[in-house]
Amino acid sequence: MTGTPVRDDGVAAPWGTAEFTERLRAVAAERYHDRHPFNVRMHRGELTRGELRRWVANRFHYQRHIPVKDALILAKFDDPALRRAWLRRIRDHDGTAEGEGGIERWLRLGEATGLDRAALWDVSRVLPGVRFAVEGYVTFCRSRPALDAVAASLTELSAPSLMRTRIAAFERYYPWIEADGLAYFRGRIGQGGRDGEEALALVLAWAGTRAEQQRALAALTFKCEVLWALLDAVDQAGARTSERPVPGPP
Ligand SMILES: O=C(O)c1cc(C(=O)O)c2c(n1)C(=O)C(=O)c1cc(C(=O)O)[nH]c1-2
Repeated sequence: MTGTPVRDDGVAAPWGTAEFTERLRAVAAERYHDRHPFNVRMHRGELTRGELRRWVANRFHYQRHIPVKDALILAKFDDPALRRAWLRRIRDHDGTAEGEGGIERWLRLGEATGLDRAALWDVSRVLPGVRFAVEGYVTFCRSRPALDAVAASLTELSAPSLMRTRIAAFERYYPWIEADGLAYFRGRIGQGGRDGEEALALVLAWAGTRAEQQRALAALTFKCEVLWALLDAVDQAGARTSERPVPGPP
């Protein structure tokens, strides 16, 4: 990457598109939660059934809030074409009818691990650290300008590769989870890749100054921290004696 050219007025000039893209992709790759110890253990086949169930149950809290934060982002857009495009994300999660969509598929994943739907919808079972992380993300998207909120979604640039690793790990190490339960992850390979590239094009178009580019990088860093903090909470819950176990068969 090149140095920092400074204009006559002392303000740093914006990075060119290639360099800014490279910086965004570097944050999305280097700070992504695929490197979190809990994910590393998941991918090595080292999680117990109880740990996997805990992850599925707590991650549902994130899943159910994704369309909420996307609705908050959509409300910032002036342009009908942009709203139409973003609306697709909400449909991906909520479906267009009962029994469809990503949330439904995650509930089926829960069932495949032995968790019933009522347990997943019960917020009182969600770990406090997970609630704080998810609330942090939703509040960020509600209160920040569209550029920041869309930039925060750029973690999805790294999601398809993680989905492939996860599917392979589940098939190999956790065969007690029915293959149908993995439908959510299979669907996200295409959706995540498309959403990530779409968001990247918007961020590149909107971040016209160095300060805006830096805000986008900070938003993406924040989102990586949200995902990391969520997994910290899930990972450390097992070490706490006060943990309420996620109910389900042994
Ligand atoms: O399982 C994962 O590791 C993972 C990560 C991410 C992500 O990178 O933010 C998302 C998802 N899954 C996901 O399923 C999803 O729908 C999603 C939406 C968003 C977003 O910020 O708009 N990220 C993610």
